[in-house]
Amino acid sequence: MDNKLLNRNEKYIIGVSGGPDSMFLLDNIYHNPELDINNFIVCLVNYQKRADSDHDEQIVLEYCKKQNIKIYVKKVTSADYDKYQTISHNFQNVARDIRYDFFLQISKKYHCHGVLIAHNLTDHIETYILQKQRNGIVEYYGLNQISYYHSHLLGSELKIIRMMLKITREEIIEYLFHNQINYAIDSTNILGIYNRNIIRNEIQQINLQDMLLEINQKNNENKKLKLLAKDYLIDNFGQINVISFNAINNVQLQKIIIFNYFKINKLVQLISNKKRKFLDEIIKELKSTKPNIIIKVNNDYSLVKSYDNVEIINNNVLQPTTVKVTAITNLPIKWKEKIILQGTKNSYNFKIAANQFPLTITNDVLFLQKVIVTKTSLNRWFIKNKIPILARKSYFILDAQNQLVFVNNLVDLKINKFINNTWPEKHNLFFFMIK
Ligand SMILES: Nc1ncnc2c1ncn2[C@@H]1O[C@H](COP(=O)(O)OP(=O)(O)OP(=O)(O)O)[C@@H](O)[C@H]1O
Repeated sequence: MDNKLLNRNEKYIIGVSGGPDSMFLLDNIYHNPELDINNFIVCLVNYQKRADSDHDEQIVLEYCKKQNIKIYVKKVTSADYDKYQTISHNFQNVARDIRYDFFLQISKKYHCHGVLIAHNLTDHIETYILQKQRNGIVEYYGLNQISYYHSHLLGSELKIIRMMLKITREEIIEYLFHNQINYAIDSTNILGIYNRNIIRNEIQQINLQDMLLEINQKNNENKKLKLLAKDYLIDNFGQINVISFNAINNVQLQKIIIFNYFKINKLVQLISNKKRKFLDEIIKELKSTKPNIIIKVNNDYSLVKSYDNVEIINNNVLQPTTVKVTAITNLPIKWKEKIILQGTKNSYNFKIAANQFPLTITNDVLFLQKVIVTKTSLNRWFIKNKIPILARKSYFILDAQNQLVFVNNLVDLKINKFINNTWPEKHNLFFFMIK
C-alpha cells in the first residue's frame, strides 16, 4: 500500500463496504505500525437494497468492535433516495453521491484530511480498458491516486485517496484467506456480468507492466493535450472558431476542446452521457463545407455552427416566433415602435387599414423562403450576405392580409414579389429587424 499518501498526524475516513477490497484496506491500516488507528474513522453506507446488506454491515461492525475502531453507519432511507434522485436518475450516481456526501459530513465533523477508498490495481486496469472501449474524453486514464469529489448538495469538496492501486484482486483475496479475515461477497457491480467477464479475460491476457506503461503514456499525452485545449479556448475567448479549429490536425485535441467548451458553458453533462461517436459527429460537421449547421444535443440544447462561429443555443431560441395581431394596440411595444418608426421616418408609405387585421408577424424560415428579394429568395439573400443563423431570427415579416409590403431601411433590400406569384407586384410586404 502507498503509505506515503498519508500524513501520520492527519485524520482520515476509511470507506468500508465489507467487501474484500475495503476489508483488506481496513486491516492493513489497522496493522500498520507507522499509523495510529485512532486517526481513522470507518464509514459504511448500508443502501438497504440487497437482502445481504445488513449482513455486510454486521461484518464491518464486528471487525471494528473487536479492534476498537470508531465507525459510523448510514442507513439509506427512501427519503434519501428521493432527495438525491432530483439531481440524477442514474442509480450508480445517486448511490455514489449519497456515499460521498456521508463521508464528507463525517470528514467535516472530525476535521479529516480525506477518505481512503479501496480501489485496487484490477479496478485501475478495468477502468482503463472500459475507457479505451468508450474512446471518449477522460479526466484521467485508469484511476488516480488522488482525486476530488465535489458535492452539489453540500457545496464542498472531499479528497479521495487510493493507496491500493498497485495491489491486484488476487493478492487481496490471498491475504484475506491467509489472515482469516471475514468479508462480504460483493453481489453488486457497476459492470454487467457479461461486460466484466470480457474485461477479466482481457486482463488475464495482458502483460500488466506493458499496460501500466501504456496508461502512463496516455496520461502524459492527455495532460499535454488538456493544456493545449485550455490555451486554445483562452486564445479564442472561450469560443470555438471554425477556421482555427479545423486547422488543428490532432483529432483527440479537437475532442478535448469541444469537451472543455461544453464544460466552460457548464453543460459538460450533456456530452458526458452521449455515445462516444457524438464528438466525432460534431467534428465532422464543423469540418463540413456547409456554412450553417444545427446539431441537436438534446431536447433543450443545440450546437449551432454558423460560418466561423460555434454556439450552444437553447432550442427555444431556434424556434420561430409567429404572432397574430388583431389590432395595432395589441402589438408588442417594441414592435409597435418599429412599425410607427418605419412609417414615419421612411419614404415607404405605411398604413394599416382596419380591414387588414389580423396581421401576422413572423420570423419563420419557411415563410421567409417564399419572399423574393432582388430576384433571389430571402433565404438565399441571407446566405449571400452571410447572415448568421441566429441573426436571421431577428428578421421579421409582417403579412397584413396580403396587402402590405414595407422594406426595412436597416437593410438595403428591394422586395419584389412572392415566389408563388399569388401576390401582385405592387403588394406590400413589411420587412424589419428587431434588435
Ligand atoms: N457502501 C459502502 N460503504 C462504504 N464504503 C464503500 C461502500 N461502497 C463502496 N465503498 C468504498 O468505495 C470503494 C469503491 O467501491 P466500488 O468499487 O463499489 O465503487 P465504484 O463502483 O468503483 O465507483 P465509485 O467509487 O466511483 O463510486 C470501495 O472499495 C470502498 O472503499
